[in-house]
Amino acid sequence: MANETIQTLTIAGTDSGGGAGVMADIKTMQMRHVFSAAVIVAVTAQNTIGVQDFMPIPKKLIDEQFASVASDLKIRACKTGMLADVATVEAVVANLKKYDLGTLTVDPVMVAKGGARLLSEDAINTVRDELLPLADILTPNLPEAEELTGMKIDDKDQMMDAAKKLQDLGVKNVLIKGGHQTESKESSDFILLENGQSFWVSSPRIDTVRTHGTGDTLSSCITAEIAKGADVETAIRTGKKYVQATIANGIQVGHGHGPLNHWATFEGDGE
Ligand SMILES: Nc1ncnc2c1ncn2[C@@H]1O[C@H](COP(=O)(O)OP(=O)(O)OP(=O)(O)O)[C@@H](O)[C@H]1O
Ligand SMILES: Cc1ncc(COP(=O)(O)O)c(N)n1
Repeated sequence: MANETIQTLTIAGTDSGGGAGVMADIKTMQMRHVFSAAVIVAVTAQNTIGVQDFMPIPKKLIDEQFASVASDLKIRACKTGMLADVATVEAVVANLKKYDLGTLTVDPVMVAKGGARLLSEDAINTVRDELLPLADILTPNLPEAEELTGMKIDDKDQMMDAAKKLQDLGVKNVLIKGGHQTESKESSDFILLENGQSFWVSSPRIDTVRTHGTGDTLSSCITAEIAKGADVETAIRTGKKYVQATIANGIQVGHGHGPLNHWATFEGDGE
């Protein structure tokens, strides 16, 4: 039999506008040449201007999606994105414990770029206490890292302190994204690995509002690279280069925070 195709899974919400959530995840996985399945946990009515409405999927149907995927596919790595509310986080946690879905990257999505809440406030504790201890890699942006640690994060030293605090909550590898530091000329993310090593990945900040789905794209690319056998550091470095390429080679879609160019390639991308 030919070698089995590398399979990944995204566990997240949909974006009817096509730019973020499961849509960004699957486009990224496809570009990185892995197969992606999807467990949908919420449906949003959304476009580049904002989130008009959303509805979480009932627990029974979440459980059934996990069962369908786990009973047939061999998932090497998975990621979580938008998780909506306490009941949804709890359902996802129970399924992650029940099935072997490989290396887990948690993107703790809380608020969309347009300001809409995608995780209820009371679910932040559930994410911190129940989901984080399962995560191999956690990829919060600055406001998410602040919520999870209770710290104010205004500079690079505080980003490093927050990463340590997140590791103390049970996460193995932490990547704090600096995309929200809009006053800086560089977009710099801090990484603290399981073995205690740490490093920064930086790229020139691109002056654009077309950054809808950057976090989803980064975490999906990391998930794809891990599934292909990359170590965490290499997967993160590849993810950063891919996101940069998707922002730099912009496409013109919608009237607000436009989506990324998932077709973008970058030097040495190995595909
Ligand atoms: N304007 C920009 N120019 C270059 N890189 C950027 C820019 N904005 C974000 N990034 C990079 O994109 C990645 C995602 O960071 P960001 O902080 O935007 O995540 P996020 O807020 O979770 O994204 P989203 O919620 O849109 O999915 C990081 O690697 C960050 O450095
Ligand atoms: C379903 C879903 N998942 C994630 C995001 C975050 O992306 P952004 O912060 O760019 O709006 C989103 N808007 N919608």
